[in-house]
Amino acid sequence: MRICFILNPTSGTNRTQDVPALLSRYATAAGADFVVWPTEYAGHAEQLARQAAADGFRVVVAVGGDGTVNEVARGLLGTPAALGVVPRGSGNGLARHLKLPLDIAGAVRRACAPTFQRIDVGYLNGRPFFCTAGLGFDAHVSKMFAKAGTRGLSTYVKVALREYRRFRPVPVQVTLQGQELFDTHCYVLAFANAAQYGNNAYIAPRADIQDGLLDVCLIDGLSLTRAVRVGVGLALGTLATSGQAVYHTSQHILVQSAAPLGFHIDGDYVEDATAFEARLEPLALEVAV
Ligand SMILES: Nc1ncnc2c1ncn2[C@@H]1O[C@H](COP(=O)(O)OP(=O)(O)OP(=O)(O)O)[C@@H](O)[C@H]1O
Repeated sequence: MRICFILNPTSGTNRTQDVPALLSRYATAAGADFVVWPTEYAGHAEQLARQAAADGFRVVVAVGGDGTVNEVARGLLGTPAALGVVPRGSGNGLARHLKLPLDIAGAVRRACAPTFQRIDVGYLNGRPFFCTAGLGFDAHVSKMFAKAGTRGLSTYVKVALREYRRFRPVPVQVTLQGQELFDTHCYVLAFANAAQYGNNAYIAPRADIQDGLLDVCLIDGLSLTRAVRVGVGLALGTLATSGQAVYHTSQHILVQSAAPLGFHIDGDYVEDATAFEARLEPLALEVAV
């Protein structure tokens, strides 16, 4: 079995590690037939992944955070190669959901001797996501986080607290499965394929990545008390039973908003829009876990 590691050299906070050397050491020890391809620019991982699949690599491993995982997975859609993950980001939502080892040695060993499964793939406004996507405050924070200059959890928390004082909910009309229509306000509207954003922040604790459905989580406003309760719910995995968020499951969701709202794909801000379509393709990606 041939394995291609696609490495984002800019991901992760530990810059002192020689990641290519570590990948080589652990993959050689596991007896793997492998190559390591570093990315040269944002978006490159998708191209490299497609190339690797065309070259016949059975497993193509994203070495990076959820942004790199999204790019590699996107490149593998419709190919016979399976996605592996060596998590190097700060959130690592998909790796955590799939219960992959979070350390390089363990993750490389797993990638070299995996079992294979298929997972669902979500799309928001035509863009594939594997973990979560959404509109509102979380997307707005991703946008501001990208501009922050530094990364990591502490910057994220700082940005989220600052933007909490500024962000206001927007009126939206939501249609589920072409029929159930309701008017509400969007503070956060999350579409969850996996249960968490990353960092064990469980936005949709009951989400099943193989059930053919997106879990839709709606938070229509966020007073200070409610923000604290939502924060606790995210951390403890109890948001779904806390009464602070409303949940639905659906394969197809349309949203019309009264004003432009930002949306994110796997934690990366994309753009603002007023019309949204979220849908799910069941079991559209093979993963090596
Ligand atoms: N060689 C490169 N140079 C610059 N940017 C890159 C390169 N390779 C990939 N990228 C971009 O870096 C972005 C961030 O990568 P990724 O999410 O993997 O790491 P991270 O930001 O450290 O992780 P996390 O999002 O979990 O904090 C990706 O969206 C990707 O497009």
